[in-house]
Amino acid sequence: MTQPTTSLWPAPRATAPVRATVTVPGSKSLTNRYIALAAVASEPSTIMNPLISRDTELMLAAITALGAAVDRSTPGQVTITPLPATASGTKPATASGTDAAAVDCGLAGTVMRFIPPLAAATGRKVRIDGDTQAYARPMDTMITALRGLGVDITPGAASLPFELHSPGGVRGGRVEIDASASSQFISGLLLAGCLFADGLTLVHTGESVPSRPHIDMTVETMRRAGIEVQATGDDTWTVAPGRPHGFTVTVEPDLSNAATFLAAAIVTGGQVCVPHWPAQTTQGGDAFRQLAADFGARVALADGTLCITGLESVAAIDADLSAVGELTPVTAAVAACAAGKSRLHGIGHLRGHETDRLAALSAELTKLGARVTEHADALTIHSPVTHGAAFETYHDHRMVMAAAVLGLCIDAVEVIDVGTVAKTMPEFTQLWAGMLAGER
Ligand SMILES: O=C(O)C1=C[C@@H](OP(=O)(O)O)[C@@H](O)[C@H](O)C1
Ligand SMILES: C=C(OP(=O)(O)O)C(=O)O
Repeated sequence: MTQPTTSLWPAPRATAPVRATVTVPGSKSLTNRYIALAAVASEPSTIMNPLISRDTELMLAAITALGAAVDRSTPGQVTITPLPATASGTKPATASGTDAAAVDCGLAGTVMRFIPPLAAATGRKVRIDGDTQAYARPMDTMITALRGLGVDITPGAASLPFELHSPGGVRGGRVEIDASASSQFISGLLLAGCLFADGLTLVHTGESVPSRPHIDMTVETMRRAGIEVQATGDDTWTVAPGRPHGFTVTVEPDLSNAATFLAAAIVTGGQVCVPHWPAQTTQGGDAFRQLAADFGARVALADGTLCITGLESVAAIDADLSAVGELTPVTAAVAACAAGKSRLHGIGHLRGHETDRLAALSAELTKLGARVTEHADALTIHSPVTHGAAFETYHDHRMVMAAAVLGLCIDAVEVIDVGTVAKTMPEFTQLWAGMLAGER
């Protein structure tokens, strides 16, 4: 499978406090949920301000392979004609339904966890593949759940790639899973649940689930689309069968990606503002406001614009990031620009993200002169980075973003494979340059 292009990027050093306003593109998590929901709807839907990036392109291609149609003729929006309907869900997109459709998940967790249950519901034979690095991401929970729902999955795999087939769709009913490795197992099954003939009752039986806000996001977007979904306690969800109406929705800015730019204000003692910050949101990235305050920055949200103002020094922090693991690389980068000892914990599940992020951060921060201890589910950053080096990014967009923040604090950070940032932000280096040029 194709990987992003290799390239080397000298991360710019801040010569003065950064002062800028940055308009951040749409949220990956919301865009890919809306695409999945548009595919299961009974009528066309329009998504305004969608994120256009590798992960969302892969999601659009995936639903197209399953029989939906995507119209991108109007800039800044996509209109999706859903999967074809049958009484019990969807029908095969080909007349015979015998040819396998092909889905490429790339390295996108949302595609690899949201598409398989949806694909099973179409009744088609579907081959699900991805980047070689995606083969290491946890999939066993989803594969076991689908097998329990009667879906045939070959070979006897516990990870990508595999082929699935459930002629006649999926009956549904009660499923028990252990989603402690990723909230996306819950989100993926819930999003497809309305296509199952009997709907779905999903019970999480394992330890705590990471990234809770992403489950809230799934439930809220489903309800807004008109799907009946009930949450009972912390671990049980019920989805009623039946396809929702079409919808029109505008995607919020990606707050986790916004955190990278806000971090620039913290580490340079400048000010960065992000407009269109939602007053209420299920995006975990909203938690960066609190993290910024913990780092000692001033935080002001007024008239829908969030401004972070960094002060002279950056405070060390102790933060539980279990709910917002995707903020870890950038938070670690800010912490590694601070003088004191920081501890980031509750992040063991990040070993199953794009790369083992604990190992990756530990290795690269150490390379830049920081003293770091890697624990099973935590990182302790004892002392800050001191010098630049070639920074490996491991096909992880957020390692590129972390490197960019570090590059502001120390000379000569050179980012290997900067193009990998296109997973969620193809325009990252341009936006970064614009921010450093003080664009407002
Ligand atoms: O559902 C989603 O959109 C996501 C859920 C989270 O995954 P995990 O629960 O695997 O951490 C998050 O880290 C990821 O970036 C996006
Ligand atoms: C974990 C992440 O992505 P994915 O959706 O691929 O899991 C992330 O973006 O930080």
